[in-house]
Amino acid sequence: MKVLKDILYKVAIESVKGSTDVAISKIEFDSRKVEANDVFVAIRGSLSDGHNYIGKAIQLGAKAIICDTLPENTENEITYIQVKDTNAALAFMSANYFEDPSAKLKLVGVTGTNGKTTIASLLFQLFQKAGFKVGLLSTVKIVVDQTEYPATHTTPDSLTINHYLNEMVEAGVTHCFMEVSSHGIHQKRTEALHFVGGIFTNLSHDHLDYHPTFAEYRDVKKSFFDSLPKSAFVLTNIDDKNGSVMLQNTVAKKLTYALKSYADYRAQILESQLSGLLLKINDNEVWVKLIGTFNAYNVLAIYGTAVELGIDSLEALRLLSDLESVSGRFQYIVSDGGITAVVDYAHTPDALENVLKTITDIRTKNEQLITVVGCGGNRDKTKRPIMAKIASDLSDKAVLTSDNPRNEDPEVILDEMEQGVEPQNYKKLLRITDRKQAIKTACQLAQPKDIILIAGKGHETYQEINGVRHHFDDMETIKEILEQLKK
Ligand SMILES: CC(=O)N[C@H]1[C@@H](OP(=O)(O)OP(=O)(O)OC[C@H]2O[C@@H](n3ccc(=O)[nH]c3=O)[C@H](O)[C@@H]2O)O[C@H](CO)[C@@H](O)[C@@H]1O[C@H](C)C(=O)N[C@@H](C)C(=O)N[C@H](CCC(=O)O)C(=O)O
Ligand SMILES: Nc1ncnc2c1ncn2[C@@H]1O[C@H](COP(=O)(O)OP(=O)(O)OP(=O)(O)O)[C@@H](O)[C@H]1O
Ligand SMILES: N[C@H](CCC[C@H](N)C(=O)O)C(=O)O
Ligand SMILES: [Mg+2]
Repeated sequence: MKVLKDILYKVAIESVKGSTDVAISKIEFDSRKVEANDVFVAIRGSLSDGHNYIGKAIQLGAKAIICDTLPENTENEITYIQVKDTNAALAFMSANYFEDPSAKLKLVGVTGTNGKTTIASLLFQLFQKAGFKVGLLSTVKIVVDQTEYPATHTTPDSLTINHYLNEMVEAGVTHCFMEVSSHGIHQKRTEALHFVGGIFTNLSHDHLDYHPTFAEYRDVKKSFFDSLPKSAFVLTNIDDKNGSVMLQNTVAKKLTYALKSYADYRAQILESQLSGLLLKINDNEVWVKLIGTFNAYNVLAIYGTAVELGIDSLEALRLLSDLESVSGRFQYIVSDGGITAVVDYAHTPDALENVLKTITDIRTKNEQLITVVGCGGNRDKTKRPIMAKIASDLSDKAVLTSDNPRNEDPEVILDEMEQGVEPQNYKKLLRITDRKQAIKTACQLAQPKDIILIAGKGHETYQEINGVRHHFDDMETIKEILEQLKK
């Protein structure tokens, strides 16, 4: 049990009705989970409004309500706290409830359109290899030292974040690396956290369904760096045209990384192959098992962060060369018949273009490149034609298929994708709605030495159709089909 007034520390309160000296069992922001003596926080969402469920929460035993507008009829035995912003209130209350766990370890946030999971996961790996107890909050999974939990979001809600950070502190974790998504920043999921560092990867087209303009998307990312304290560092990709924007108003220590510009942490690509990259980082050569120019950026961000957090620079280079690729990020197999199949989480135009260019650079000219790709439903529609154009421009054959249609009609998504294909590329195009069939067709078309790219779903082990998740795993599927076809 906690006392309500203690967990309200730092919450911007506008009015109070009732006593704040009440014992509280736990915090909930979903009325369906409320139990006796809880405090219910009403959040305005995109589908519904938590303020409509205040009565329900009280019925289930809530003793206190946090809202931005008081209900018309209030009850005498309930405490109502009116606040400016219930998302921010939830973030501070969650941190207070768990006794500010983020202040008890070194927390680093990674934001940007692409590369967050890669950088956060590899920093986790590197610090573990360096002998630390480490935590990870990522799209793929949540890890508390050796214990893994499934992830539902890239950046979970603030209650979940603080719950896991507290578990990390209790397990003796000293460093935690987390992805900070634009939705997360906008919904104030990270508002009350103490970061010792923030990393900016890059900014390109995504989530323009949620953010009304690209400028808003950029400014939301920037606000994360604006909120960092003087004691923290910002490590930004200065080759990205928005890299310097992230530094404009921050009081944190400003650091840069780049391949093309002058920067604190710089690298040169000496060799780029399917087995990895040979890099020259600040005058030292290092071989890493990560593929493609975009991963050279990720490696630099990881190296810079490790050094800023006190790892000796030569030791950091040694640890970099030991890193294993992240699940679903440029994961590849070569079949018995010599076909290379790459599974990659490229679900934005920029990521798809990067992966296709990487494959084009490292292949010899004779093989065909066959791409299987779809676009998610209930997500930014404007990226659909662009991704289909990129796939058909940069591949010898492109099979358009379903990603996670969620609650949309997959045929409509495919129609929208097809709009982007240039007429001269129609002959390269196939459209097969069923993802397994699409992968099978790509395998049937492939000859020995050809390369098949299956893009968009990476590590995901499900496909969401009509709101229902069915088991689906791109890597498992391609392995099974290549084996069946004996290719
Ligand atoms: C658009 C969006 O971000 N939605 C998130 C949001 O849901 P919502 O605003 O739609 O919630 P709602 O259903 O309208 O309900 C509003 C409030 O009423 C409450 N409620 C609702 C019903 C009820 O009976 N009782 C009740 O109390 C809900 O608990 C909620 O607090 O708040 C929910 C609780 O935190 C999230 O689970 C949900 O994420 C949905 C599932 C989602 O898909 N989010 C994606 C877009 C997302 O956040 N993605 C980013 C990153 C993407 C990237 O990395 O590229 C992420 O960080 O994962
Ligand atoms: N630094 C980078 N620049 C551009 N593209 C990248 C970069 N790193 C990875 N990618 C591409 O983007 C895909 C997604 O990478 P990753 O999962 O690391 O990004 P993310 O930012 O975590 O994405 P999400 O928004 O889904 O959480 C990869 O599979 C790869 O194709
Ligand atoms: N974090 C991203 C992941 C997209 C992955 C793709 N497979 C899809 O389902 O659209 C999102 O929620 O928009
Ligand atoms: Mg991610």
